[in-house]
Amino acid sequence: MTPGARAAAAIAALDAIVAGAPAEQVLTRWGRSARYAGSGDRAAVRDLVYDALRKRRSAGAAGGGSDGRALILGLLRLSGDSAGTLFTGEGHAPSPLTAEEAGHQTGPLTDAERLDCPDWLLPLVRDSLGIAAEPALLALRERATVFLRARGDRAAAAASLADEGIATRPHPNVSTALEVIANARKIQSSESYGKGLVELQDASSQGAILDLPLRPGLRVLDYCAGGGGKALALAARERLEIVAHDADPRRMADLPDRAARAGAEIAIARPGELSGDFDLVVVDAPCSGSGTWRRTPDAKWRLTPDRLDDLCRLQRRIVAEAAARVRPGGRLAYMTCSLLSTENEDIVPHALAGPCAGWDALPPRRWQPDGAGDGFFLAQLVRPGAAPV
Ligand SMILES: C[S@@+](CC[C@H](N)C(=O)[O-])C[C@H]1O[C@@H](n2cnc3c(N)ncnc32)[C@H](O)[C@@H]1O
Repeated sequence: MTPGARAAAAIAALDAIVAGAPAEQVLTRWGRSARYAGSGDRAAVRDLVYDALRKRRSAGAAGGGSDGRALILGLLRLSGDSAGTLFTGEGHAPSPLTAEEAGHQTGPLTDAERLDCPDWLLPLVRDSLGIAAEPALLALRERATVFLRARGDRAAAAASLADEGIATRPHPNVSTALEVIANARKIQSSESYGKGLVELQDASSQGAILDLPLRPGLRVLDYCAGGGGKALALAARERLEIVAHDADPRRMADLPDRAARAGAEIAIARPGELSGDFDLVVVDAPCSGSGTWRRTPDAKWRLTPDRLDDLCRLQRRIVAEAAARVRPGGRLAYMTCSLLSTENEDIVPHALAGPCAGWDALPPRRWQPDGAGDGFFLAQLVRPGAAPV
């Protein structure tokens, strides 16, 4: 595909996404129908679509509209590229710019436009992060770094990846993490990945798991296990008795295969199948995902105040359910990939006033979205009792 044809494909995809279709679904459907597109074309179209979604407001302002064409035009202008070379109308390229498009001048932007944030959300991000709000929102406008979690010897995993042409460097603060600096797209088909030497996992999530107090033999419940990212990271750290649970068991469908690849033993408990109590209960709660919006930028525009309220209610309910599974002396680790206090710090006093009355709260930890990883949050609540974890 020519660069112009790639831009036209991105415009069509963005039109469908702006009309309400999920980005992944649109791109998958396009990929299936565009048999002429090679892997480089698919990657280029995906990058254009995701770049435009991350900067949907500022690109729209620069392009003079909100449809796919305006977004791609605005994106080119934001990156200082000339639209004339792509909007040629030749072959499958988008039609040449109209006089109105060519003459469009971007007016002054509001803060929310400049930071590519929905208007209603900006005050919440500011209240949550203070002076760190603006750098966080600016970071969410850019592509995310790819991180791997090395199982076992990180240097050996890096050497094995390097043999396959995948260049990495060690994360400076997270001892298990490798930052991928070249050929990230080859990871999932690599032998190193197939053999379970590495897993795709953001560095901040890895950092949160490293913060947990683990020792051999602890009984650990991953209450919101989903695909099992946290359960697998726990298993890689220590010999534990791990039970993975999720309200939607279909989400755990890949976990047995992933565990086998990692040589980990993880028991699966479907809803209603949990029994006994646990030394450590991990709640990786369903959340806005606002700390990871670089990877799922359409989610930023889909979140609504009502949806956020629903999530906060669900988080509080899950904390109550999970707290009931913590043994005396045990610990509840509540985590989200959200930036918002309503989903993070505010959950703690609510828990202490209800299901975790009399428990101790450790100082919570926050990870900002930046070059070192996604936005993440961890709070730990310790239940009084003998033999603390
Ligand atoms: C953030 S995702 C978990 C991601 C996963 N821990 C990982 O690292 O790959 C949140 C999960 O919570 C699950 N969930 C939602 N409501 C729940 C509930 N009431 N009880 C347990 N799990 C729930 C969702 O199905 C979803 O898989």
